[in-house]
Formats: sequence, C-alpha cells, structure tokens
Amino acid sequence: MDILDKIKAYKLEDVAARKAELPLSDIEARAAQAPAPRGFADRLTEAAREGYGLIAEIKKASPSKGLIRADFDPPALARAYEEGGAACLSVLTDGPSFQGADEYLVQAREASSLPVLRKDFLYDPWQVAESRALGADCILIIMASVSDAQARELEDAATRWGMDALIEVHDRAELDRAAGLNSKMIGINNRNLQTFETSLDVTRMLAKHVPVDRMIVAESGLSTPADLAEIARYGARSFLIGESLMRHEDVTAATRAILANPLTAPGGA
Ligand SMILES: O=C(O)c1ccccc1NCC(=O)[C@H](O)[C@H](O)COP(=O)(O)O
Repeated sequence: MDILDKIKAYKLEDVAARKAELPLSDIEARAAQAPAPRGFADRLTEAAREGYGLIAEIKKASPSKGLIRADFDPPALARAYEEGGAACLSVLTDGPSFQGADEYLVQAREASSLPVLRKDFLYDPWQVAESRALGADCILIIMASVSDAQARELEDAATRWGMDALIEVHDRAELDRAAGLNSKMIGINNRNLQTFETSLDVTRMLAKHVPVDRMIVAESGLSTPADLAEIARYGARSFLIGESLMRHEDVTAATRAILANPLTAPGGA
C-alpha cells in the first residue's frame, strides 16, 4: 500500500464520519452562504500573461519531508505571499499527513485577497461542497487517486459551485484521462506520489502532450528562478511551489526572488 492508498483509506473513513454528522443538504446550505468565489484560473492566467503565475503553498509538513516549517502562521504567510507577488494560494487542509487544518484555509483567505486552492484529497461531491463552505475557490483532482467517473463528478460539482478545478497528473495515461475533462488547468506533478522521487523531467516529458487549449501548472520540486526558467521553456508559465518557499524565514523576499526575471517567451499562459 503506497502513501496515496493510505491517504485515500483514512480520507474515505473521515468523509463518511463527517457526512454522518452533517448531511449533504446541510453542508450545501453552508456552501451557499460562503463568500463568492474568487476566479482562480482567471487570476493565474492573467499573472502568467505578464510574467509567471505562482500558486504559493501554505504547507507545514509533508509525508516525504516531515516537518517543514515550525513557525507556522497561515494568515501571516498568506499576507507574505501576496506581498511577494503570488497570484494564488494553495492551503493544505489534510491533518494526518500534512499537519494541515480546514481552519488554515479560512484564515489564509481572510488575510489576503488571493484566490485559494484547497489542497486535499477529494473523492466525494460532499467534500466539494465542504471546500466551498470553507471559502475555497478551487479544488484539486488527483487523477492517480480517482476513476474517470469520480473525476467528472468532482469537476461537475466544482463547476456548480462556481469553483475551478486543478487536474493533477504524473504520467501520460493520467494526462490523456485529464484531457477528457473540461477544466482548463492541468497540474503536472513532478513528484511521484508512490516513491516521492521528484524530477523536473516529468514536466519536460509531459508538457508537449498537453492540449493547447489547457494551461500547464508545474508542481513540486521547484526551488530556484533557474528551475522556473527551464520549465518555462517547455511551455509552462504557472507553478505550484510549497517547500522551498516555506523554508525561508522571509517568505515575501523568497517569493519576490523566485518570480524575478521571468523568461520572456511567446505563448502567455
Ligand atoms: O509533498 C509530499 O510529500 C506529498 C506526498 C504525498 C502526496 C502529496 C504530496 N504533496 C502535495 C503536493 O502536491 C505538493 O505540496 C505541491 O506540489 C508543492 O510541492 P513542493 O514545492 O515540492 O513542496
């Protein structure tokens, strides 16, 4: 059983328990009261047109690295990322593997004007409504962890709630399945979630197969302006970065530094 299977097993139990406490109609009522969605894909596209589109991640710990940032203050981090030039935020809400919390998303969104991705493992439309109730503007769909039917169901639910979906892939088969969905954003995860091996070669190999009407978001293992410039050569102008920014004491300065001198290339987003 790899980490993704383990996460899926406890997540399904957790969702069943949450649903028992709060039926779909109740969580939908909460979602309907949430602040209006901030256009996540639109904001990212706009930033990528002018330079790079950065989704900056609020990440305390991970299965591959353990504790990443002890001094962890989600509202302060959200403000620091915004000041540094991030286009969007990603907030890990999973507790057992990432030391995340739903509350971190609420706090980060309230502290900034940026659209927010709920970075979690979703299997059920109930969780999509829950994400909206928390204020999320975008959800993540990990193709390695869901069937085509589940992916479609999650994407449809996100659309109904006015949210965007980032569709994450790691290999060609997942990319081909993702292309059958409607979402504009395709996240190419450089990290193999079975082995944790991380290589920018994954984006290099897959980017050329992404349909031209989709936006590539390169994810994981990015830590220098040179990494971004290299990936930009493969056609990706948007990036999801967590650990390398979280390890800097001055997150604003680190965000500014990684976004400096974007590779000027035709093609925009
Ligand atoms: O980060 C992990 O170890 C991990 C393990 C299992 C499933 C997901 C995992 N990470 C989630 C992410 O996708 C990353 O947090 C995100 O792409 C940012 O990556 P990085 O910049 O390398 O922190």
